[in-house]
Amino acid sequence: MSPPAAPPPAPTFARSAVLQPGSGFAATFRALWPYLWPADRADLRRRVVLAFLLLVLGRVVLMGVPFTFKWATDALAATPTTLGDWLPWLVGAPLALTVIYGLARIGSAAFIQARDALFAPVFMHAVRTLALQTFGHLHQLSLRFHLERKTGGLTRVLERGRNGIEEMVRLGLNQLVPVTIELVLIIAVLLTIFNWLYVVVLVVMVTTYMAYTIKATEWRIAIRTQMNESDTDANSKAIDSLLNYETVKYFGAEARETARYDLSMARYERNSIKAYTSLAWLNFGQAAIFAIGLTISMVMAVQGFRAGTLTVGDFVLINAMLIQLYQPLNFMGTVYREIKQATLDIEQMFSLIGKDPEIQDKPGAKPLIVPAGEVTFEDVHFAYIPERPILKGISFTVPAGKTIAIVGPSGAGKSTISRLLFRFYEPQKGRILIDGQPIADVQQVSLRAAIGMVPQDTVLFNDTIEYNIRYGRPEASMAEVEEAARLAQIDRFIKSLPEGYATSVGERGLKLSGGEKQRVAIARTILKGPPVLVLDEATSALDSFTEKEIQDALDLVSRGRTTLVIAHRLSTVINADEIIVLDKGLIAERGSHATLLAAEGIYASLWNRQRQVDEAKATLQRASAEEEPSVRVSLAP
Ligand SMILES: Nc1ncnc2c1ncn2[C@@H]1O[C@H](COP(=O)(O)OP(=O)(O)OP(=O)(O)O)[C@@H](O)[C@H]1O
Repeated sequence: MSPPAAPPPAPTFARSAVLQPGSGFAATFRALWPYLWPADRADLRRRVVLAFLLLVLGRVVLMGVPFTFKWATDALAATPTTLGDWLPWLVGAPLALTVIYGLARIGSAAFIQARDALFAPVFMHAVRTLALQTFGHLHQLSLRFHLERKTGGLTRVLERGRNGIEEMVRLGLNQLVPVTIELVLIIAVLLTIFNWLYVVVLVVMVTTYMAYTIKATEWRIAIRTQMNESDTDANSKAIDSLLNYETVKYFGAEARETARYDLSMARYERNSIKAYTSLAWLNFGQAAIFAIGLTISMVMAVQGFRAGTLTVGDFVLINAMLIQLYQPLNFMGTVYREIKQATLDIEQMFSLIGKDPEIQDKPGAKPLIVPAGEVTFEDVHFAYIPERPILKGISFTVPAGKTIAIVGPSGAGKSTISRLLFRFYEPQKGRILIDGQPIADVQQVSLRAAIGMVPQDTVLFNDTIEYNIRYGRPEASMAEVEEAARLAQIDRFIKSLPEGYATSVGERGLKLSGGEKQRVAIARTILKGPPVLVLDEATSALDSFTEKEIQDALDLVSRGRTTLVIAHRLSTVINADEIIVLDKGLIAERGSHATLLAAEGIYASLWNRQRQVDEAKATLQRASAEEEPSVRVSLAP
């Protein structure tokens, strides 16, 4: 039997800076930067430069707006004295300047849109690369990690991280960088046309404005969190109450329910009022700080006009310039809050990427070579948590092509043996070998390519039956897929479906029965064709007819393969070459079915108990089969 080729290794990416939650905006942005400025994509880097140039140009053009306003005002203020001056005054400067004013607005809008369009491929590339890197890394992390984290939580980290990048880039590009450029330009204008005192006023105003905004926003974040919590609480109380509609009626508790809901609503009301009041304070404080700065600057401009150093237009210019700055400044509270959230979300994503996989290939690990398929456990000790040992020195060998069954009471560690063989966990002591090669020394992909698994609970991909069978060997032909289905005794069932192999199995395969799912799992393992096979309680929770069918399919697939059967139903292990009885972390008994029965130990008592259960079940089935016709007779007219 030729072992299947190992699938290509999962793509690996250069690990970015390890970022822990709480690293802050600057560290997060530094970690993100290589994705926005990718070393291997000159085209994207060119886009970054161009987008930045457009950003600056857009801001310079926008500066034309207050300037044309100033020039037009100056032109209008210079009242013509002679008749000859009237015509150019009317159609000339003010009119032309007003048109330029409009054009400057259009031009700046065009620059903004062109910049966004240019930059979209850059940040979407960053989003995709990071999402792919995180997703790929999630598959590298250990089973222990995945069992400890909820899958929903992980996909949320992925989704929020992706949105966080988009949000950070969008806010940076649309708000933070433009405001900074605008500030620099305004300072340059103030120094050229006005004087340094205006710069001092501006800097003090903006600094106070930002400090106030950050402080007030921090305060508001806490208030909003309380508001959202009380909103969720009120909602869940309402849902719970309506779901219990009948119970409420049984106990005449309508008034009590309303009072309970009102308690939550009162909290929501209090918190919402606080949220609105705090927003009013934020807006008022921002407006007041800005108005004070603006008024001081304009008073200074009036003084300048009186002193003859400034024109009426300059008075208009300073007002228009600052008002133009007010718009983006007004958003700073939201920008601060959202950038803070985006930073947290991106940090979470990076911290996932930064997690080291518990199980890693050793440097220079070679692929596993399986000429025969002998599996050996050598004094294996294992504990999921140190204080609770599960395996306390297990040794056995499954000779190539033979079948060994592992039985024992629930929780004895049977499934743990298969997880160790797959190297989902590392034993604390001892070794596991396949054809003499310690599995800890070989490449994980080659190890897993050599082992087939029919698990206890088969979960299928939400796709077609064909997709799920083909998962065993994606490049298999349709004829091979059908042959595997035939060997797994599921082909007749598939053909009876209106859509045949194209039938969708539903989420987790829920549209199929337990037995059908298990046979799909057998078919895909047959297609994979591994030299070593693990059947983990593959026949539990099935009726006896389905069990027989599946057992036949399993016998077929395990023929000639080294097989480890982890079973509860002892009837399925009678024919195993050796049966190992696990108890309290040790091998308590071993031998053939007949020897173990004769020994009258744990196996014999398990066997007798199972027989009693089976007999009781059979009696029940017989009884219900006999009762049925009499019921039908008595109901007949
Ligand atoms: N990820 C885990 N973390 C901590 N303990 C675990 C973990 N997985 C299993 N265990 C514990 O290890 C012991 C052995 O589990 P295992 O699944 O190997 O038992 P089993 O013999 O296959 O049982 P069953 O027949 O009921 O499936 C159990 O007590 C179980 O609670």
